[in-house]
Amino acid sequence: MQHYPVNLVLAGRRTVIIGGGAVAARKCESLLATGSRITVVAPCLDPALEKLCRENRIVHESRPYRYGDLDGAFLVFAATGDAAVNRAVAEEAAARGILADIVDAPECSTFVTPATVRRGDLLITISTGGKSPALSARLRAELAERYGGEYGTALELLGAIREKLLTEKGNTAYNKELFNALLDRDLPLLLKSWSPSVLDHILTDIFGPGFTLEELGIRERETS
Ligand SMILES: C[C@@]1(CC(=O)O)c2cc3[nH]c(cc4nc(cc5[nH]c(cc(n2)[C@H]1CCC(=O)O)[C@@](C)(CC(=O)O)[C@@H]5CCC(=O)O)C(CC(=O)O)=C4CCC(=O)O)c(CCC(=O)O)c3CC(=O)O
Ligand SMILES: NC(=O)C1=CN([C@@H]2O[C@H](COP(=O)(O)OP(=O)(O)OC[C@H]3O[C@@H](n4cnc5c(N)ncnc54)[C@H](O)[C@@H]3O)[C@@H](O)[C@H]2O)C=CC1
Repeated sequence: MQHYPVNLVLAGRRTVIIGGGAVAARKCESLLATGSRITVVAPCLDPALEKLCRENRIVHESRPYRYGDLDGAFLVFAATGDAAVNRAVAEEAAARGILADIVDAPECSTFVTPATVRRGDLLITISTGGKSPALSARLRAELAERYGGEYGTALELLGAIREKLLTEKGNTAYNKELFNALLDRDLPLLLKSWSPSVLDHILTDIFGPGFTLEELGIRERETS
């Protein structure tokens, strides 16, 4: 069975994680950046989740799961070590029409979590259709080596140029040629070596005056 990839907008929406072990902690870590309101229901918490709880970044219900815990949830993870509890969570999620990742039972899930590499707003995801999470993790490590922080800066820069062009000119067919001209110069590599005068020369050459790094609000710290 093939999965359909989507990128969910979770800001302000409620995610409920049933279970508070190492797997729950891993899911929680990548959820935090989305601005989702996270509740963890578990009698016991992994140290990483304890810390998040102390920092008030997640809400913890310190007890076993009970029917009704998914009330108001947009997304659910069943991550206890108890298969029967995870199945019960799957049933409640199905009854309420909530997307659910049942971490020990992909066949009962309505989504699965990919491995991810994030560089600012750049998001690279890897999935194996549940066949081999170990392969997903391996590919994630390889891609993380290949695509460093300079890709996040490149995206910041491209986004800033695009916003300025669309606001000021609005001719998208022409813009495509300009963006490709910049990408042909290996923009991420140029940003990695960070020579503002070289970059400004290339940018103004392609896009005209008003497109220097400073005018676009791009600073070096974003490369790391
Ligand atoms: C279906 C899915 C559901 C879901 O969790 O969403 C699922 C299910 C299961 N995982 C199991 C085992 C492992 N999972 C990992 C690691 C990760 N698992 C992740 C996702 C997924 N795991 C979804 C499919 C993703 C895909 O399609 O590839 C990653 C990518 C993302 C994340 O979790 O954030 C994250 C890597 C993060 C990173 O490093 O980048 C490791 C490796 C490790 O721990 O180092 C192992 C041991 C090695 C192995 O088994 O491969 C087991 C057996 C449990 C048991 O034996 O008891 C099940 C249950 C089953 O398969 O039935
Ligand atoms: N999808 C994935 O990526 C992976 C999935 N797994 C599976 O995930 C499950 C959890 O793994 P770990 O986090 O390592 O386990 P763990 O044993 O570290 O944590 C289990 C957590 O569930 C809580 N819990 C137990 N009964 C509960 C209940 N009735 N209600 C609420 N919480 C309850 C415990 O307090 C604990 O916090 C296992 O079933 C394992 O087979 C394991 C590795 C990877």
